[in-house]
Amino acid sequence: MTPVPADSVPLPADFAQFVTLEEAQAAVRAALPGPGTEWVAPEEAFGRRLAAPLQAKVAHPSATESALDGIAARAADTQAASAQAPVTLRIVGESRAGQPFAGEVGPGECVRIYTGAPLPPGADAICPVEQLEFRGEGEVSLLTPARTTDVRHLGDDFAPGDELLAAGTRLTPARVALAVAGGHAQLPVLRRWRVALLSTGDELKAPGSPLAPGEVYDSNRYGLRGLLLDCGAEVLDLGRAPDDVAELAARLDAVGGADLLLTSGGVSMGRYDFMRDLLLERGEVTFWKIRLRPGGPTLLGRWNGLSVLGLPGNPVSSLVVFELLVRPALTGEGLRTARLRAGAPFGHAGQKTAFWRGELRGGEVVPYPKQSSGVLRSLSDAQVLVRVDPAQLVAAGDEVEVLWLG
Ligand SMILES: Nc1nc2c(c(=O)[nH]1)N[C@H]1C(S)=C(S)[C@@H](COP(=O)(O)OP(=O)(O)OC[C@H]3O[C@@H](n4cnc5c(N)ncnc54)[C@H](O)[C@@H]3O)O[C@H]1N2
Ligand code: MOO
Repeated sequence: MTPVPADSVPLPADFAQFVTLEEAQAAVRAALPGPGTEWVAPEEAFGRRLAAPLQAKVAHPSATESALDGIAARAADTQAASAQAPVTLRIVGESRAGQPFAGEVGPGECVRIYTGAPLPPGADAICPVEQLEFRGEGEVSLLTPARTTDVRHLGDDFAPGDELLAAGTRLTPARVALAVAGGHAQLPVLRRWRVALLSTGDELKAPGSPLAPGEVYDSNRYGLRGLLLDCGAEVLDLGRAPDDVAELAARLDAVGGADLLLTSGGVSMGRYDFMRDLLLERGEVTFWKIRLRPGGPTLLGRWNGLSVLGLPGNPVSSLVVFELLVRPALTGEGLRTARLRAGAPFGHAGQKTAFWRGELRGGEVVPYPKQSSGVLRSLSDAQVLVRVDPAQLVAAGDEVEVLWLG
């Protein structure tokens, strides 16, 4: 039988307590190993981060071409064209995307042309088909002048050697398309982080199973899993562990090949907060407790060389701490913040930096009515977290910094 531990554990001397949010962010970033590079095909690249800058290998467009379906002509020939006095040109050929016109466009001449087709030598302007009247074989009347602005020039978008994307850029769909347009068939991306996930607590139950009073569904693991996937990480799901020191130690021992272990629960001040005990007594602790609300009891440490971030069990706390510490470390990006006007006062949390759940009302942000860390609906309903620093006073009408929730 596991002995019941004392309420307070003896604290080793060499770790930080009550660190600031910024210190905690830096420590979590430092707890990850160096990133590695791998090459992926464009179809595998969505959501990944570039490991190196990407230069264009080709020009886009690859030729000077038409932006419209119509005719290509010499602008000077068509200046006088109008609906009342159309200008008639002789059609000497056709230019299609992939099948350019071989000859040259002379005075009084034009070629039929389609969007993306190369502009033939001699021509410098386009008149769209809506402004044309075809006169039997070989002749066309223009109801407006042909425009040079409907020509897309060689390399307008980018030229060979231009930097298209910086190292570290997250590959959105538009950026994957840009990389392909720039001539890349393989992209250097950062290796995916492999993050293990473990929920702790005797009271945790699988989704949908019968629930006795005091029991709770293991919702944190599903929220955290989604956040990890959203950050492009690979999830090693370790399920649930009971409140039992020996069992917990065995589960930690068995984690293989992860860059980071995220746990939820068991890090606060209770007798059965065994994640805290294990790391304090038998592992290493970098910090325990952040001057932060929610998420104060968060613990960062190591277990046999494995970095472990112990998130608090309270449902809001675990997900908020992820947003503040884990997302920036995994993505290498700063917090997604903005400034908004407060539509009502926000309190501070003493010496702690508070992140209150906020709802948008007519362009202003107001506090969600229930701010307890157990009210998971606050996080689901809110659009932003409102940062209030220690002793900061926020009155209605003041600007506040907010963090967008995904
Ligand atoms: N005397 C003190 N008590 C507490 C303090 C404190 O400073 N002094 N800090 C409070 C704060 S703040 C938080 S946050 C919690 C964190 O506690 P633990 O990390 O030890 O979490 P548990 O006690 O295991 O659980 C707390 C709460 O969350 C529920 N829970 C746990 N895991 C899950 C899960 N996977 N899915 C859904 N819900 C979960 C659990 O049932 C509890 O209700 O400590 C305060 N106490
Ligand atoms: O920090 Mo606890 O996370 O406030 O409930």
